[in-house]
Amino acid sequence: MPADQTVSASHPSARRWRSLGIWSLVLALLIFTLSLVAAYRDLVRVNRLTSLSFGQQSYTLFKTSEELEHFWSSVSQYVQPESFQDSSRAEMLLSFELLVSRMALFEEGEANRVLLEIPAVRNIIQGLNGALADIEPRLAKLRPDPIDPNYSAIWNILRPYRQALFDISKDYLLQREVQGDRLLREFTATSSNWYLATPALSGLALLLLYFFQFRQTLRLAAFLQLESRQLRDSNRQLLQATDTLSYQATHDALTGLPNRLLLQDRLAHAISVAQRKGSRVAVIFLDLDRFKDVNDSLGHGAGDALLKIASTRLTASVREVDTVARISGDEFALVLEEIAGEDASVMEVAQRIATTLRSPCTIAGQELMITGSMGISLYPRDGGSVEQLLICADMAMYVAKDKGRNTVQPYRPEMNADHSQRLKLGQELRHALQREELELFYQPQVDLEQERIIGVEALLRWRHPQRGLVAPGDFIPLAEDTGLIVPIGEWVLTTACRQAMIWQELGLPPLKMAVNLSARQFQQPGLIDQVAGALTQTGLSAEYLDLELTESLLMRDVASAIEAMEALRTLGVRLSIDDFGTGYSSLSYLQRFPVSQLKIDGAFVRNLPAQSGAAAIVRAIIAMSKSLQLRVVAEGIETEEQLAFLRTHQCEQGQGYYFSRPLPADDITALLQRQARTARDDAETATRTDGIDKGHWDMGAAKNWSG
Ligand SMILES: Nc1nc2c(ncn2[C@@H]2O[C@H](COP(=O)(O)O[C@H]3[C@@H](O)[C@H](n4cnc5c(=O)[nH]c(N)nc54)O[C@@H]3COP(=O)(O)O)[C@@H](O)[C@H]2O)c(=O)[nH]1
Repeated sequence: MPADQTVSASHPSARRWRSLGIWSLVLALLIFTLSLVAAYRDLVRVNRLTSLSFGQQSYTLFKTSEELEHFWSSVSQYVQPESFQDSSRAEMLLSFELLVSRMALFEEGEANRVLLEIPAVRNIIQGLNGALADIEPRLAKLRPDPIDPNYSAIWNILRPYRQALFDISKDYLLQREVQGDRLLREFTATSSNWYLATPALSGLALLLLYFFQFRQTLRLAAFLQLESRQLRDSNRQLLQATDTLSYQATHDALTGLPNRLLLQDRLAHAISVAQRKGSRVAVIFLDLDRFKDVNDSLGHGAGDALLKIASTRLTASVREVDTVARISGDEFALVLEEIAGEDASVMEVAQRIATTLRSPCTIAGQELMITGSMGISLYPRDGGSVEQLLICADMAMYVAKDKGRNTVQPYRPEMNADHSQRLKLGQELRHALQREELELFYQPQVDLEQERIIGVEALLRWRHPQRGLVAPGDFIPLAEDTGLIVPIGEWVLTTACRQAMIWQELGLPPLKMAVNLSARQFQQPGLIDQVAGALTQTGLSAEYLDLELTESLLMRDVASAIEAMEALRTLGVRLSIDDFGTGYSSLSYLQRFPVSQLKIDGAFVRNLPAQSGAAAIVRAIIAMSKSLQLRVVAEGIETEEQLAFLRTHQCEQGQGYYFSRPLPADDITALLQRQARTARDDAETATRTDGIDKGHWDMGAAKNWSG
């Protein structure tokens, strides 16, 4: 039955059937009541018939009339001298007594009381009673003599009653017979109909009632069946919804892998099995290398595709019993059960994972290589609980990330100390600014052709009261994570600009001041105001400020990066792409970035000139810069050979330990003053000799100075 036909109390057809049922019940009750009334009426009539059929009243009347006659005949006999005997008087008196007794029966007998309800009978009986009372004294005095006046008196008293009693008993009998016949006829005529009609009608009404009831029961059964089917359906849907919800609550929507919740559950189970069997469980935390760069440069669709490929490859690298879960953006965790040995066997799995991940894949038209940093913890060696094992694997993964890409790092107990040290360092860094523990070092940037310092790069140091000089690599990531990089970056900007002004005020030739901007700094909304504020506050002209942005930072969100760079350019500052060659930027991106300088990553320079790959990349970057009319700076120059290679290929500027390590401001002041002096001396010598200005700067002095 379709849902819209379901029987409900308010449904019109249900109401119709219910009212029919009620009416048939009312009809049945009516018939029953009528039957009762008819039965009662018949009972009364049967009673009356019975009373008639017994004929007791007729008998009484006849008997009274007979006894009256008998009394009169005994009186007549008594007064006849020829028939007189002694017994005649006694018989007369006895018949009188019998008559009196009979009369008393009218008053006492239940059945005869009906007779007294007939007025004619009542008059005769009452009259006869009075007559008998009159007769009694005369009877006592009556002599056996026909002329005795008592005899005639008795005769006169009795005479009217004798005839009347006889007549009325005859009439009564007759009347009773007629009435009895009539009643009997009526009774047989009507009662037979009623007795037939009553059960027939009641039966019909009951049949109707039963029919309505049966129909209603059928409909109710159908309704209940439908309801139960709907209930079963709802139940099934509810179960499905519960399953879906519990699946969603325990799985990652993108990859379909278990999420952190399910991972914890599986790990808890694996630990309890390992506890029983005395086996080992390994947890591997894996963070995809440079996932954010892919996501930002190729779009979120590409990022999602990469995550899906990574999850498929991870699942393929382990056994069915093992668990691969995605626990956050680009972080995966694996639970490997029943590990045979310790580190070696897990490392084997980790290497297999790394190899499987590494095979190239094409996403958004780009060939990419997926790598990850892995941290490993082992049950029971590194911890006995889910939380402990996850924390240990996480810590180890961070160490792996710090070591560089595509590395595997098993957990070591010392990492705990490193972790708490990191926490402590974070707290101390909060106070470093107020306590003036931060300091800027400056590394010269040299014009390779003229061998002159034309600029410096400001490099941050933390003069820690206990640890001594802390390198930025040890606290900048922490400052990034905690957000402290924003106030620190602001301080760096202002301090660097002020220092540049100090050197100008000392009469030194104006220098280009390069300041590094981290990702978080670059993305903060107040950056333009911050830079403008630093320039205004220190009075440095914007043309001397060079902001260095890493290639990977720019590639995260190209459109927003271009927008922010355009805004910075309106201030008049210059922009450089730092660590160039390590990111994914293509020529088309480069053309769109409003930069004036590329800095070749030190990793390529380090391998010059021996490594042909590095040499080719450096040559290509220099050529590309020239064609895009960008200045090119080589970082990390440490040797004469590297310098020679770069000069040969017309790299304009360089920076590195070969020239000078990063130095405190005062040391740079001395260096700059020496350079200025040398320049002056050279100029004077040139004027004195043939007037040629070689513009030479004594690099050897600088190298010696910086040690
Ligand atoms: N957001 C900010 N980042 C900053 C700031 N100050 C520094 N940094 C970044 O920290 C990273 C490490 O810096 P540092 O330890 O100072 O290392 C710099 C140089 O000392 C080093 N370098 C220079 N020449 C050589 C060399 O010949 N060999 C060699 N092995 N290392 C050398 O390179 C670092 C400078 O690199 P780069 O910035 O790419 O020019 C570093 O990434 C800094 O950017 C800051 O204030 N804010």
